[in-house]
Amino acid sequence: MNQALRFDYSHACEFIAQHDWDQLAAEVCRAHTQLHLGTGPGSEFRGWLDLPIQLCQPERERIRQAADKIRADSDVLIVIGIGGSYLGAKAALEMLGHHFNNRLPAGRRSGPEIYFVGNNVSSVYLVHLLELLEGKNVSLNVVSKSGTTMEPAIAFRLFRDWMVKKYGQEQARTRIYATTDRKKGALRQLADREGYASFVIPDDVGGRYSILTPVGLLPMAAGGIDIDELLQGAACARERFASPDLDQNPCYQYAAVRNLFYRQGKLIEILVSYEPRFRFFGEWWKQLFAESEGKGGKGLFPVAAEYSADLHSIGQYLQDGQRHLFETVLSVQKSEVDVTIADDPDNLDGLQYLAGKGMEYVRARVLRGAILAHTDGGVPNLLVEIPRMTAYHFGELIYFFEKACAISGYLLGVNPFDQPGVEAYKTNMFALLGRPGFEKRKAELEARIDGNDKNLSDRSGDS
Ligand SMILES: O=P(O)(O)OC[C@H]1O[C@](O)(CO)[C@@H](O)[C@@H]1O
Repeated sequence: MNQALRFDYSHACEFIAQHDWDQLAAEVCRAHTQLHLGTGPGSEFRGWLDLPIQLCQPERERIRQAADKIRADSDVLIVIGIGGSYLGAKAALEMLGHHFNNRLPAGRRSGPEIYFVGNNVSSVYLVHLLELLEGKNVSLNVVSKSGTTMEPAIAFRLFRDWMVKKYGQEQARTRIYATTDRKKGALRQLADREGYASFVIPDDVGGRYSILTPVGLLPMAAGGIDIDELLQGAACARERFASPDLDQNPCYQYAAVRNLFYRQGKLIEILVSYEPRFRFFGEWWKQLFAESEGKGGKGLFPVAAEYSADLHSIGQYLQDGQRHLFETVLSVQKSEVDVTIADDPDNLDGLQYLAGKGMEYVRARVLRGAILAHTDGGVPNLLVEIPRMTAYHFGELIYFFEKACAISGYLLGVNPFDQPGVEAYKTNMFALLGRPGFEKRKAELEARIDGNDKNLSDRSGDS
């Protein structure tokens, strides 16, 4: 029997009045109904709710077979995608992998090196990756639900070309895997035309909720992660977090408490962890909450921090700066290894009192010390703890945050499944890049840019 994820808001109780909690319990119940009966906004994108139990055996088998082929014939897997089309897989591979090589911990199978591309607009990044591919066997997994997102599409042009030059048209096709919409979009068309092995992102699952589809599962399986175990963790979380009763449902408690803090004027949530392996989990979490809640002039601003490093940089502000934030600590109860602190009778650093103790002892004390100090400083602290860093608990975490995010969005009064704001910069970008059909917008923007340049030079007295 697996121990389970734990949500602890005991350090935040002093910030929570009973009548606010009671009111939230009723609101949570309504949000639960909206989500489960599909009466809330965005209801056509609730497919992620059942993903842990819906991925059928034949589809799992296809993913496993593709992953096995990649592992057998490739030194490198390149995953092309941006936002929800890469962050989940990257988070899993980092959290469950080794810091400094591509092996999974404790003697488990090694896999190909996995690199993510198409998530920035840097030439240097692309060139450095191409340099690294010299002499290596490569497979490509291109992931895009729309098939038209610019960054991954540009990267795919480049790497597809590279593959064809290296392997020839026919062989390259057998090394390219497309994960995209079932019917629509440029990538679906291309995959069908070229005969790439392809995987489907269901219509009712949006990008940031897609980690438990082939979007996340294929790269994870290629990296040697046990996707059955991961889905099992998510499936258990699905059952465990199904109750509409706030007092019975830790996932809803998290959603409720963060909304309560928001109503109290706490506008920033910082997800902190003491494990560098959580770094990309933080990135995944940021997208989930920012795209889901930041709209209509509302929403908590999600940021992620890595302790203890960040205690030595933003720690001062956290303790003593503007009181408009709270922390959610993401922790692992038991690390798979521990390091003993060395004995040094000279004791010049004054740390001899720690000699013989484990690094894990230090981590646990730093964590508790920071929670208490920040709480005393007026920054409420929440704790989300998993027993161990395993695929099972990764799956649990994913489901916990996804469901909390949906409920939280409904509590806030927004549609947690759209992202209209992301389109504004895209429109400008397409116009400035000269995309046909955007000529009028381009002229407007260029006039504004010229005007701004002129204002600046007038201010600085340039002639
Ligand atoms: O999978 P796609 O369609 O390329 O989209 C990638 C990402 O871009 C966004 O649409 C925002 O630009 C995200 O919501 C999404 O995760």
